[in-house]
Amino acid sequence: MKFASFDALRSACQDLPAGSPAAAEAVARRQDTLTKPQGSLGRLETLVAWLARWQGRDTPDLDRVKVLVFAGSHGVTAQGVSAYPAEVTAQMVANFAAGGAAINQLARAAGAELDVIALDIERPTGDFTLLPAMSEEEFLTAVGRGYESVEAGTDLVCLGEMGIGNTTAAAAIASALFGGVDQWVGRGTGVDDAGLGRKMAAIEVAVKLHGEVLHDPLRAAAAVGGRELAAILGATLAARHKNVPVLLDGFVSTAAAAPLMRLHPHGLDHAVAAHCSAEAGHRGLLAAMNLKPLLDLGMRLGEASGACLAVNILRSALACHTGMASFADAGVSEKG
Ligand SMILES: Cc1cc2ncn([C@H]3O[C@H](COP(=O)(O)O)[C@@H](O)[C@H]3O)c2cc1C
Ligand SMILES: O=C(O)c1cccnc1
Repeated sequence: MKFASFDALRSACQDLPAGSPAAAEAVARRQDTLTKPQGSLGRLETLVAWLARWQGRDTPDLDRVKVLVFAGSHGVTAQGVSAYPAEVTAQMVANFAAGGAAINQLARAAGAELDVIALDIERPTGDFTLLPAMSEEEFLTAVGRGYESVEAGTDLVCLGEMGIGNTTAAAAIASALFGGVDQWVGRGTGVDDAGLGRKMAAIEVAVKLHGEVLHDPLRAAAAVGGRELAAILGATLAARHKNVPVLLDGFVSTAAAAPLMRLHPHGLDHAVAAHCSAEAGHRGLLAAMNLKPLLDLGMRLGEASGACLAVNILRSALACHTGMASFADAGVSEKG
């Protein structure tokens, strides 16, 4: 899959199916017949209706859950914006393959299959304090890789990333799409105050340098984003086109998917924010995007870790929906 131009990708982002509201209604109707006070399972009830809507069927399931972790390398690491060296990206990709990372354990615990997609990691993006991170061509290639990583027939996809320096890229995208600088900048892997200052300075320079394109969400994502963020955008778009609901992970994944919401007011209706990361900008970004996170556990890892944890909540919600008896079947008296 390859989009021919920014314009072709923009058209695809603005031409989005609406899922099946009828399937969501069928789920809501069944919820009201089950042996519990109406609405008492709170968001578990609306989550099952959400799954039904975006899977496009009255009886959603979670037999095929995929975790996609996209990896990319960032030229902006030259500005001293991460607490860890850039080579950790490739080392962690090897660790994912060997089964030694947090996401390997969390995916197994969630009954999900993990795919790691490394995007040209031996070739960092441009340092966006000096030049665009990616050309149109490079950006569209990464978006396309993300798009083709989502298979139709998947019941749910968790999207995450690995890329030293990418909290700076994510903050730069948030700045381009929502304005401001400082409120998007956090400590990422644990930079000290001087590192935090370098991150802010890098974004201020980038916002000036690329100012002319930042009004366009896609050009902004190419100029100051990263390949793994572009792939998350492509995967989020593909999921919408292929009837696959999405769990977004932390600050980086949320910023990566944000252009889709900027291009279509309902662009992320098929996505749920799995958690609120401890990365400083995430709470504000979720609020700006009107997303309500499921979990808030002080996690700040990335890798789809928060998204993967939330799969277990969805499984529990679905188990109640499919397994519970109705008032009529169980002989339980209804509300008087
Ligand atoms: C060992 C290790 C494993 C990770 N797994 C995810 N990240 C996370 O940290 C990075 C972003 O933070 P920053 O912008 O400060 O570099 C990304 O790679 C992200 O996925 C990791 C970071 C490290 C060091
Ligand atoms: O919330 C995130 O996505 C995040 C936070 C810290 C480091 N890497 C990713």
